[in-house]
Amino acid sequence: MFLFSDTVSAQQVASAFSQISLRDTSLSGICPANPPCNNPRSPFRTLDGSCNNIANSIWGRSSTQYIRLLESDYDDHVSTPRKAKNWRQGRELPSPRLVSISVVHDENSPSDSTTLWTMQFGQFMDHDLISTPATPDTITCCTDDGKPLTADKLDPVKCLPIAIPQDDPFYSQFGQTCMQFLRSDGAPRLDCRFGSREQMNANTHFLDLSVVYGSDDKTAEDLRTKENGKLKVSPLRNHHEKHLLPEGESPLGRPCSLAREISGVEESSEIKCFNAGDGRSSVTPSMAVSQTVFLREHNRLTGELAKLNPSWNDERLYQEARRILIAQAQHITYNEWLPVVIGRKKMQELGLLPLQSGFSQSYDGNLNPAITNEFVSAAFRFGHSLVQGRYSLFNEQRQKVGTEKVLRQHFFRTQEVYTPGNLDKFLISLATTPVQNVDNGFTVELTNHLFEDPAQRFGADLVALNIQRGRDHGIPSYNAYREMCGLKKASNFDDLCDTIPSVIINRFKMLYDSVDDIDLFIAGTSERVVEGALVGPTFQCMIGQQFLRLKRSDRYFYDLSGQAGSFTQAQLDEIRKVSLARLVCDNSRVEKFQPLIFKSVSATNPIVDCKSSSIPSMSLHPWK
Ligand code: HEM
Ligand SMILES: [Ca+2]
Repeated sequence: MFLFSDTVSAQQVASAFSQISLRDTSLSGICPANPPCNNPRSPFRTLDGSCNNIANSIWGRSSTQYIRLLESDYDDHVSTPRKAKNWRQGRELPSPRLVSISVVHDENSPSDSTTLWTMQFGQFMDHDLISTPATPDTITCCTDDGKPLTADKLDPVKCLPIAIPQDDPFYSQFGQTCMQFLRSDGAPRLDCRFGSREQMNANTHFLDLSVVYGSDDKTAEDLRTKENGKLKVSPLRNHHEKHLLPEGESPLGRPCSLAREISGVEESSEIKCFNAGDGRSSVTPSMAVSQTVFLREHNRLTGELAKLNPSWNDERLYQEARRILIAQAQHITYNEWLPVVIGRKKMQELGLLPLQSGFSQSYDGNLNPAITNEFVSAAFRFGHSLVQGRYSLFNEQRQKVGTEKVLRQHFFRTQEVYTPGNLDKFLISLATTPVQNVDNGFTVELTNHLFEDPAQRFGADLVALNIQRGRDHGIPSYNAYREMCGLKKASNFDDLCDTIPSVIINRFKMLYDSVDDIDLFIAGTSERVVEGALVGPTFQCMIGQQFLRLKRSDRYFYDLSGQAGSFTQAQLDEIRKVSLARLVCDNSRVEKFQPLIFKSVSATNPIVDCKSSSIPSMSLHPWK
């Protein structure tokens, strides 16, 4: 028994409770347990990620908790969001919306070297690695007209609404002073002890294309035709077209066709949202487009494999194509994409650049493959800064076609992908349009119009959501991570000048009471970027660490030798030829691309014919 008195702090109580394991109690049934592994030497991954680590078969499985780089920071050491360090004496933490309008701006700052494919592939990776469940949207945390709910109506367990300042430069015209925010669901702790609130991943923690195949057996099953190893596709509407993703339910109950005033055509019930391994495939047309490339590649691989191995049945064709496609995605990520994001130098430092030949031996069975909460809640959201608010479609001559669109008209509106020829034009657009630089600029399409309902003229603010999500998840402040990443811990605001421009430091001084209060997301995206990378030193460190973990803790990582899922030397040599440009060439009707598709066209990266050896193809003969 505990005696609660003034001399016992919340921290002491929390610490005492954390010693108690539920495994020894009648509640042990709710403890997450290691599932039995029927076939630990299978060359194929399970769909839910279990049994990748044989000794800890639950590690990395879908619907398990994120791990943390640093201990959580909750005000009550259990679950309530942190407060300002000196809140009794000084100011409370600023509203995330106030931080957003004070610090970020929407300024067109296109990169001169990096294409929008870098953003799009990043979001695709995000949807492979991460999906944090929250209570369904039916709960409202503000009144219908955007005002705070009275205390008796607010559900404090599920809601953490964001206060919008009365004089907000945008929302005030709509009378909005409250932004909807649902807390992420709490997760059962893997250690099955009492303790502070953790969050969980609905997806498999591995880079295993759960975004294509699903993160559990049932989802995976529903996506298969059960014939010749193929995944389901939409019925063809036009014989000139290649296949599209299968039709799915609409997310957030929104139709996937454009409103008449935007598209000029009647909203049509024939236009369906798409279905894929992750539920967010219809969030924008270009997300759906990138999913489609991988879907088509799976089906292309099954066709080729069936020709080489006429005796293989549906299951064998599905699993072999899946194994190859995952290897391709891992190779593209580590060989092409990650070097653009964290820079080649960091890749070298961490030993993350793929080998040119031979096998790697870097598997570490003691390393927990889980995604870290800091990566989820802050670091990997750097990608929001890359997003273009306006986009155009491009033809093969790299000329703009049609009118420029703004993103707000296109959240969940995938109709455009159905128009014959458009998917190809999106693919060219992603290879032509530059990303926005990560310089604490965010498009208003995300900061004022996120998921805007066309009936209203405002949406949510993704920067504010990201900051609030960090507090919801108990993420400590930026200063704690500086130290973890080898920077000097700041003792005052001016100490931040080694990483953050002084104009932003001055804004932080106006918003926050102490240098220990600054939220990780906003400081991370305010850092000056490291030369040769897209992010500053703190996010570079955190993203690098996560991808190191993803590589070393995955028993099925594509270039390992001596594991159940290892390829032969000849097979691995073929996989190493693959690039995103090759996948896009093979799975569209576009005839030419630049070989390095994450990089802008230049004298050293010119547009070449898809048949050119500058975009090497892999042969499937070693699979015969
Ligand atoms: C048009 C592009 C994008 C849109 C509209 C978008 C939108 C969103 C939204 C609404 C959330 C949930 C925010 C919250 O309530 O916490 C989110 C989360 C997230 N986003 Fe994005 N995003 C985009 C692109 C990207 C990119 C390019 C990346 C990375 C390179 C990225 C990484 C993440 C991550 C890691 C999360 C956390 C996911 C989770 O916890 O389930 N996003 N995004
Ligand atoms: Ca995954």
